[in-house]
Amino acid sequence: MSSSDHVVSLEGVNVHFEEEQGFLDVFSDPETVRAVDDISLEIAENDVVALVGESGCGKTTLGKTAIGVQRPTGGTVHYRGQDIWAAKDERNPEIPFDEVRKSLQIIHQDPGSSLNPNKSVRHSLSSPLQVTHPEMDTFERRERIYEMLERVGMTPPDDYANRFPHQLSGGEKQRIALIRALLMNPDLILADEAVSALDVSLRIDMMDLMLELQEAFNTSYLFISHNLSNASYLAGKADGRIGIMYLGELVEIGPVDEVLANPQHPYTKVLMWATPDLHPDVERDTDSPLRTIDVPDPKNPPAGCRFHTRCPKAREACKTAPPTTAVGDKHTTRCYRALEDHDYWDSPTLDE
Ligand SMILES: Nc1ncnc2c1ncn2[C@@H]1O[C@H](COP(=O)(O)OP(=O)(O)OP(=O)(O)O)[C@@H](O)[C@H]1O
Repeated sequence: MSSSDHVVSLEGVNVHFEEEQGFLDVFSDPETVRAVDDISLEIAENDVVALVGESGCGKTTLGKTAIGVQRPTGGTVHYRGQDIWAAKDERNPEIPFDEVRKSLQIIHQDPGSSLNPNKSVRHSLSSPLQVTHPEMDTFERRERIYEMLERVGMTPPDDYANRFPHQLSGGEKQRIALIRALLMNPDLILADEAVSALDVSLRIDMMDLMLELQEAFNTSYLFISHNLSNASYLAGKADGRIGIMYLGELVEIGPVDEVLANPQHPYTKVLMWATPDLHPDVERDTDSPLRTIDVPDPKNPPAGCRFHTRCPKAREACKTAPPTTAVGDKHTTRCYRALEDHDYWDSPTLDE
Protein backbone atom coordinates (compact mmCIF):
# COMPACT_ATOMS: atom_id res chain seq x y z
CA MET A 1 0.00 0.00 0.00
CA SER A 2 1.49 3.39 -0.92
CA SER A 3 1.13 6.35 1.43
CA SER A 4 -1.57 7.89 -0.79
CA ASP A 5 -3.72 4.79 -0.25
CA HIS A 6 -3.81 5.53 3.46
CA VAL A 7 -6.31 8.02 4.69
CA VAL A 8 -3.83 9.20 7.29
CA SER A 9 -0.27 8.20 7.97
CA LEU A 10 1.90 9.45 10.80
CA GLU A 11 5.65 8.98 10.60
CA GLY A 12 7.90 9.49 13.65
CA VAL A 13 5.51 12.03 15.14
CA ASN A 14 6.45 14.03 18.24
CA VAL A 15 4.29 16.55 20.03
CA HIS A 16 6.24 18.32 22.76
CA PHE A 17 4.58 21.14 24.69
CA GLU A 18 6.71 23.83 26.26
CA GLU A 19 5.16 24.65 29.62
CA GLU A 20 5.71 28.21 30.75
CA GLN A 21 7.06 28.52 34.28
CA GLY A 22 5.23 30.36 37.03
CA PHE A 23 5.80 34.02 37.89
CA LEU A 24 8.61 33.19 40.33
CA ASP A 25 10.38 30.97 37.79
CA VAL A 26 10.81 33.57 35.06
CA PHE A 27 14.50 32.84 34.84
CA SER A 28 14.25 29.09 34.42
CA ASP A 29 13.84 27.33 31.08
CA PRO A 30 10.34 26.24 30.12
CA GLU A 31 9.67 22.58 30.88
CA THR A 32 8.79 20.22 28.06
CA VAL A 33 5.90 17.79 28.21
CA ARG A 34 6.59 14.97 25.77
CA ALA A 35 2.92 14.26 25.09
CA VAL A 36 3.64 12.15 21.98
CA ASP A 37 7.03 10.69 21.15
CA ASP A 38 8.16 9.03 17.92
CA ILE A 39 4.85 7.47 16.91
CA SER A 40 4.19 6.02 13.47
CA LEU A 41 0.69 4.90 12.58
CA GLU A 42 -1.20 4.29 9.35
CA ILE A 43 -4.96 4.39 9.01
CA ALA A 44 -6.49 2.91 5.88
CA GLU A 45 -9.96 3.34 4.36
CA ASN A 46 -12.72 1.72 6.42
CA ASP A 47 -10.20 1.06 9.15
CA VAL A 48 -10.80 1.09 12.89
CA VAL A 49 -7.99 1.80 15.32
CA ALA A 50 -8.66 2.07 19.03
CA LEU A 51 -6.08 3.76 21.26
CA VAL A 52 -6.03 2.85 24.93
CA GLY A 53 -3.97 4.04 27.86
CA GLU A 54 -4.27 5.77 31.20
CA SER A 55 -5.09 9.44 31.60
CA GLY A 56 -2.37 11.77 30.34
CA CYS A 57 -0.56 9.19 28.16
CA GLY A 58 -1.13 11.31 25.04
CA LYS A 59 -4.15 9.70 23.37
CA THR A 60 -6.00 12.95 22.68
CA THR A 61 -2.86 14.73 21.52
CA LEU A 62 -2.07 11.89 19.10
CA GLY A 63 -5.69 11.83 17.87
CA LYS A 64 -5.73 15.58 17.27
CA THR A 65 -2.42 15.33 15.46
CA ALA A 66 -3.85 12.61 13.20
CA ILE A 67 -6.75 14.83 12.14
CA GLY A 68 -4.69 17.98 11.58
CA VAL A 69 -5.90 19.89 14.64
CA GLN A 70 -2.59 19.68 16.49
CA ARG A 71 0.63 20.50 14.67
CA PRO A 72 3.40 18.01 15.46
CA THR A 73 6.73 19.33 16.70
CA GLY A 74 8.50 16.51 14.84
CA GLY A 75 7.74 13.92 12.16
CA THR A 76 5.10 14.11 9.45
CA VAL A 77 1.36 13.59 9.07
CA HIS A 78 0.00 12.78 5.61
CA TYR A 79 -3.59 12.74 4.37
CA ARG A 80 -3.90 10.61 1.22
CA GLY A 81 -0.21 11.15 0.54
CA GLN A 82 -0.34 14.93 1.03
CA ASP A 83 1.63 16.40 3.97
CA ILE A 84 -1.14 18.05 6.02
CA TRP A 85 0.98 20.92 7.32
CA ALA A 86 2.61 21.56 3.96
CA ALA A 87 -0.97 21.88 2.66
CA LYS A 88 -1.57 24.56 5.26
CA ASP A 89 1.67 26.41 4.56
CA GLU A 90 1.79 26.11 0.74
CA ARG A 91 -0.07 28.34 -1.68
CA ASN A 92 -1.40 25.68 -4.06
CA PRO A 93 -1.28 22.29 -2.42
CA GLU A 94 -2.73 19.32 -4.27
CA ILE A 95 -5.30 18.85 -1.50
CA PRO A 96 -6.12 22.16 0.21
CA PHE A 97 -5.94 22.24 4.02
CA ASP A 98 -9.69 23.05 4.31
CA GLU A 99 -10.51 19.91 2.39
CA VAL A 100 -8.21 17.86 4.60
CA ARG A 101 -9.88 19.21 7.73
CA LYS A 102 -13.38 18.51 6.33
CA SER A 103 -12.36 14.92 5.68
CA LEU A 104 -11.05 14.42 9.21
CA GLN A 105 -13.82 14.95 11.76
CA ILE A 106 -14.03 14.66 15.54
CA ILE A 107 -16.65 13.72 18.10
CA HIS A 108 -15.92 14.51 21.72
CA GLN A 109 -16.64 12.94 25.07
CA ASP A 110 -19.02 15.78 25.79
CA PRO A 111 -21.24 16.05 22.71
CA GLY A 112 -22.66 19.26 24.16
CA SER A 113 -19.35 20.92 23.32
CA SER A 114 -19.77 20.30 19.58
CA LEU A 115 -23.46 21.29 19.46
CA ASN A 116 -24.45 24.93 19.66
CA PRO A 117 -26.90 25.24 22.62
CA ASN A 118 -28.87 27.92 20.74
CA LYS A 119 -29.37 25.95 17.54
CA SER A 120 -31.97 23.27 16.89
CA VAL A 121 -31.02 19.79 15.76
CA ARG A 122 -32.36 20.70 12.30
CA HIS A 123 -30.01 23.66 12.14
CA SER A 124 -27.00 21.72 13.44
CA LEU A 125 -27.53 19.02 10.81
CA SER A 126 -28.30 21.43 7.96
CA SER A 127 -24.91 23.15 8.15
CA PRO A 128 -22.79 20.15 7.13
CA LEU A 129 -25.25 19.33 4.33
CA GLN A 130 -24.94 22.86 3.00
CA VAL A 131 -21.19 22.30 2.81
CA THR A 132 -21.22 18.83 1.26
CA HIS A 133 -24.39 19.16 -0.86
CA PRO A 134 -24.76 22.82 -1.84
CA GLU A 135 -27.16 21.73 -4.61
CA MET A 136 -29.76 20.45 -2.11
CA ASP A 137 -32.81 22.65 -1.53
CA THR A 138 -34.47 23.06 1.88
CA PHE A 139 -36.93 20.25 1.19
CA GLU A 140 -34.21 17.78 0.20
CA ARG A 141 -32.13 18.68 3.24
CA ARG A 142 -35.13 18.12 5.49
CA GLU A 143 -35.73 14.69 3.95
CA ARG A 144 -32.11 13.76 4.44
CA ILE A 145 -32.09 14.92 8.07
CA TYR A 146 -35.30 13.03 8.87
CA GLU A 147 -33.92 9.93 7.23
CA MET A 148 -30.77 10.13 9.37
CA LEU A 149 -32.73 10.74 12.57
CA GLU A 150 -34.90 7.72 11.85
CA ARG A 151 -31.87 5.66 11.08
CA VAL A 152 -30.40 6.33 14.53
CA GLY A 153 -33.72 5.64 16.22
CA MET A 154 -34.71 9.23 16.97
CA THR A 155 -38.37 9.16 16.04
CA PRO A 156 -40.60 10.93 15.26
CA PRO A 157 -37.89 12.81 13.35
CA ASP A 158 -39.80 16.08 13.03
CA ASP A 159 -40.05 16.24 16.82
CA TYR A 160 -36.31 15.62 17.30
CA ALA A 161 -35.37 18.00 14.48
CA ASN A 162 -36.98 20.87 16.36
CA ARG A 163 -35.34 20.13 19.71
CA PHE A 164 -32.44 22.05 21.20
CA PRO A 165 -29.45 20.31 22.80
CA HIS A 166 -30.79 20.78 26.36
CA GLN A 167 -33.91 18.82 25.33
CA LEU A 168 -31.81 15.76 24.44
CA SER A 169 -30.32 13.03 26.64
CA GLY A 170 -26.56 12.42 26.62
CA GLY A 171 -26.98 9.45 24.27
CA GLU A 172 -29.20 11.44 21.91
CA LYS A 173 -26.73 14.34 21.83
CA GLN A 174 -23.93 11.92 21.02
CA ARG A 175 -25.97 10.43 18.15
CA ILE A 176 -26.56 13.92 16.74
CA ALA A 177 -22.84 14.70 17.04
CA LEU A 178 -22.10 11.47 15.16
CA ILE A 179 -24.60 12.22 12.38
CA ARG A 180 -23.27 15.76 12.14
CA ALA A 181 -19.74 14.47 11.67
CA LEU A 182 -20.86 11.82 9.16
CA LEU A 183 -22.80 14.31 7.05
CA MET A 184 -19.44 15.93 6.23
CA ASN A 185 -18.63 12.66 4.38
CA PRO A 186 -15.41 12.26 6.33
CA ASP A 187 -12.71 9.71 5.62
CA LEU A 188 -11.87 9.50 9.30
CA ILE A 189 -13.65 10.34 12.54
CA LEU A 190 -11.68 10.81 15.72
CA ALA A 191 -14.02 9.57 18.46
CA ASP A 192 -12.38 10.86 21.63
CA GLU A 193 -13.89 9.07 24.65
CA ALA A 194 -17.13 9.25 22.65
CA VAL A 195 -18.94 6.64 24.74
CA SER A 196 -17.29 7.21 28.12
CA ALA A 197 -19.88 9.65 29.45
CA LEU A 198 -22.81 7.39 28.52
CA ASP A 199 -24.48 4.94 30.88
CA VAL A 200 -22.83 1.55 30.63
CA SER A 201 -26.04 0.11 29.13
CA LEU A 202 -25.95 2.65 26.28
CA ARG A 203 -22.28 2.30 25.37
CA ILE A 204 -22.68 -0.90 23.36
CA ASP A 205 -25.67 0.60 21.50
CA MET A 206 -23.64 3.67 20.58
CA MET A 207 -20.66 1.61 19.44
CA ASP A 208 -22.93 -0.66 17.38
CA LEU A 209 -24.46 2.40 15.79
CA MET A 210 -21.02 3.79 14.98
CA LEU A 211 -20.12 0.54 13.24
CA GLU A 212 -23.41 0.32 11.35
CA LEU A 213 -22.98 3.87 10.07
CA GLN A 214 -19.33 3.23 9.26
CA GLU A 215 -20.43 0.78 6.60
CA ALA A 216 -23.05 3.12 5.20
CA PHE A 217 -20.72 6.12 5.11
CA ASN A 218 -17.49 4.38 4.25
CA THR A 219 -15.49 6.06 6.97
CA SER A 220 -12.67 5.06 9.34
CA TYR A 221 -12.56 5.59 13.10
CA LEU A 222 -9.73 6.49 15.42
CA PHE A 223 -11.39 5.60 18.69
CA ILE A 224 -9.83 6.80 21.93
CA SER A 225 -10.68 5.29 25.27
CA HIS A 226 -9.16 4.71 28.69
CA ASN A 227 -11.36 1.60 28.82
CA LEU A 228 -9.79 -1.49 27.24
CA SER A 229 -13.10 -3.29 27.24
CA ASN A 230 -14.89 -0.67 25.10
CA ALA A 231 -11.90 -0.25 22.80
CA SER A 232 -11.66 -4.01 22.26
CA TYR A 233 -15.37 -4.29 21.59
CA LEU A 234 -15.45 -1.60 18.90
CA ALA A 235 -12.18 -2.42 17.17
CA GLY A 236 -12.74 -6.17 17.55
CA LYS A 237 -16.14 -6.09 15.91
CA ALA A 238 -14.71 -4.10 13.00
CA ASP A 239 -11.67 -6.39 12.58
CA GLY A 240 -9.57 -3.40 13.50
CA ARG A 241 -6.48 -2.83 15.59
CA ILE A 242 -5.89 -1.84 19.15
CA GLY A 243 -3.00 0.42 20.12
CA ILE A 244 -1.69 0.67 23.66
CA MET A 245 -0.10 3.98 24.71
CA TYR A 246 2.13 4.64 27.68
CA LEU A 247 3.63 8.04 28.55
CA GLY A 248 3.56 9.38 25.00
CA GLU A 249 4.65 6.19 23.27
CA LEU A 250 2.74 3.55 21.34
CA VAL A 251 4.06 0.47 23.14
CA GLU A 252 2.00 -2.16 21.30
CA ILE A 253 -0.41 -2.24 18.38
CA GLY A 254 -2.04 -5.07 16.48
CA PRO A 255 -5.26 -6.83 15.52
CA VAL A 256 -7.53 -6.94 18.58
CA ASP A 257 -7.83 -10.73 18.87
CA GLU A 258 -4.11 -11.18 18.52
CA VAL A 259 -3.16 -8.50 21.04
CA LEU A 260 -5.63 -9.83 23.61
CA ALA A 261 -4.71 -13.49 23.04
CA ASN A 262 -0.99 -12.87 22.81
CA PRO A 263 -0.12 -9.56 24.49
CA GLN A 264 3.58 -8.78 24.09
CA HIS A 265 4.14 -5.70 26.20
CA PRO A 266 4.03 -6.01 30.00
CA TYR A 267 1.94 -2.82 30.11
CA THR A 268 -0.69 -4.39 27.84
CA LYS A 269 -0.82 -7.29 30.31
CA VAL A 270 -1.27 -4.84 33.19
CA LEU A 271 -4.17 -3.14 31.39
CA MET A 272 -5.73 -6.54 30.75
CA TRP A 273 -5.26 -7.46 34.41
CA ALA A 274 -7.02 -4.20 35.34
CA THR A 275 -9.95 -5.03 33.03
CA PRO A 276 -11.42 -8.23 34.48
CA ASP A 277 -14.60 -7.98 32.37
CA LEU A 278 -12.53 -8.83 29.26
CA HIS A 279 -12.30 -12.46 30.42
CA PRO A 280 -14.68 -12.80 33.35
CA ASP A 281 -14.20 -16.59 33.55
CA VAL A 282 -10.44 -16.46 33.98
CA GLU A 283 -9.18 -16.37 37.55
CA ARG A 284 -6.64 -13.63 38.16
CA ASP A 285 -4.24 -12.56 40.86
CA THR A 286 -5.64 -9.91 43.10
CA ASP A 287 -2.24 -8.25 43.60
CA SER A 288 -1.29 -5.58 41.09
CA PRO A 289 1.49 -6.80 38.79
CA LEU A 290 3.02 -3.31 38.80
CA ARG A 291 6.28 -2.72 40.69
CA THR A 292 4.92 0.65 41.78
CA ILE A 293 1.65 2.44 41.22
CA ASP A 294 3.38 5.83 40.92
CA VAL A 295 3.04 7.25 37.39
CA PRO A 296 6.19 9.10 36.28
CA ASP A 297 6.02 12.79 35.44
CA PRO A 298 5.54 13.26 31.66
CA LYS A 299 7.89 16.26 31.90
CA ASN A 300 10.61 13.92 33.07
CA PRO A 301 9.83 10.45 31.73
CA PRO A 302 12.19 7.60 32.65
CA ALA A 303 15.10 7.12 30.26
CA GLY A 304 15.10 3.92 28.20
CA CYS A 305 11.83 2.04 28.21
CA ARG A 306 9.42 4.49 29.81
CA PHE A 307 7.58 1.70 31.56
CA HIS A 308 10.65 0.18 33.21
CA THR A 309 10.12 1.94 36.55
CA ARG A 310 6.77 0.16 36.96
CA CYS A 311 7.29 -2.93 34.87
CA PRO A 312 7.19 -6.31 36.66
CA LYS A 313 9.59 -7.74 34.03
CA ALA A 314 12.11 -4.88 34.02
CA ARG A 315 15.83 -5.66 33.87
CA GLU A 316 18.93 -3.46 33.70
CA ALA A 317 18.76 -3.60 29.87
CA CYS A 318 15.45 -1.72 29.98
CA LYS A 319 17.31 1.45 30.96
CA THR A 320 17.98 1.82 27.24
CA ALA A 321 15.09 2.32 24.80
CA PRO A 322 13.82 -0.80 23.04
CA PRO A 323 13.10 -0.56 19.29
CA THR A 324 9.70 -1.16 17.73
CA THR A 325 9.67 -4.87 16.88
CA ALA A 326 7.29 -6.79 14.63
CA VAL A 327 5.81 -9.79 16.43
CA GLY A 328 3.12 -10.80 13.97
CA ASP A 329 1.07 -9.60 11.04
CA LYS A 330 0.47 -5.88 11.71
CA HIS A 331 1.44 -6.55 15.33
CA THR A 332 4.36 -4.59 16.84
CA THR A 333 5.64 -3.86 20.32
CA ARG A 334 8.34 -1.83 21.99
CA CYS A 335 9.79 -4.31 24.46
CA TYR A 336 13.05 -6.27 24.58
CA ARG A 337 11.10 -9.38 25.54
CA ALA A 338 9.97 -9.59 21.91
CA LEU A 339 13.62 -10.10 20.86
CA GLU A 340 14.65 -13.68 21.56
CA ASP A 341 18.42 -13.16 21.45
CA HIS A 342 18.65 -9.79 23.12
CA ASP A 343 21.06 -9.06 26.00
CA TYR A 344 17.95 -8.34 28.05
CA TRP A 345 17.63 -12.03 28.85
CA ASP A 346 21.08 -12.15 30.52
CA SER A 347 20.70 -8.78 32.18
CA PRO A 348 20.02 -8.62 35.96
CA THR A 349 16.50 -7.86 37.16
CA LEU A 350 15.97 -4.41 38.59
CA ASP A 351 15.98 -4.05 42.36
CA GLU A 352 12.70 -3.11 43.99
N1 LIG B 1 -1.83 22.30 25.23
C1 LIG B 1 -1.06 21.67 26.12
N2 LIG B 1 -0.06 22.30 26.76
C2 LIG B 1 0.73 21.66 27.66
N3 LIG B 1 0.59 20.35 27.98
C3 LIG B 1 -0.40 19.67 27.37
C4 LIG B 1 -1.29 20.27 26.42
N4 LIG B 1 -2.17 19.33 25.98
C5 LIG B 1 -1.86 18.19 26.64
N5 LIG B 1 -0.81 18.39 27.47
C6 LIG B 1 -0.14 17.38 28.32
O1 LIG B 1 0.23 16.32 27.46
C7 LIG B 1 0.06 15.07 28.10
C8 LIG B 1 -0.87 14.20 27.27
O2 LIG B 1 -2.19 14.76 27.33
P1 LIG B 1 -3.43 14.12 26.55
O3 LIG B 1 -4.64 14.92 26.87
O4 LIG B 1 -3.06 13.94 25.13
O5 LIG B 1 -3.54 12.67 27.24
P2 LIG B 1 -4.76 11.67 27.26
O6 LIG B 1 -4.17 10.31 27.26
O7 LIG B 1 -5.72 12.01 26.19
O8 LIG B 1 -5.38 11.98 28.69
P3 LIG B 1 -6.91 12.11 29.13
O9 LIG B 1 -7.49 10.74 28.95
O10 LIG B 1 -6.79 12.52 30.56
O11 LIG B 1 -7.48 13.15 28.22
C9 LIG B 1 -0.45 15.38 29.52
O12 LIG B 1 0.64 15.40 30.39
C10 LIG B 1 -1.07 16.75 29.35
O13 LIG B 1 -1.03 17.44 30.57
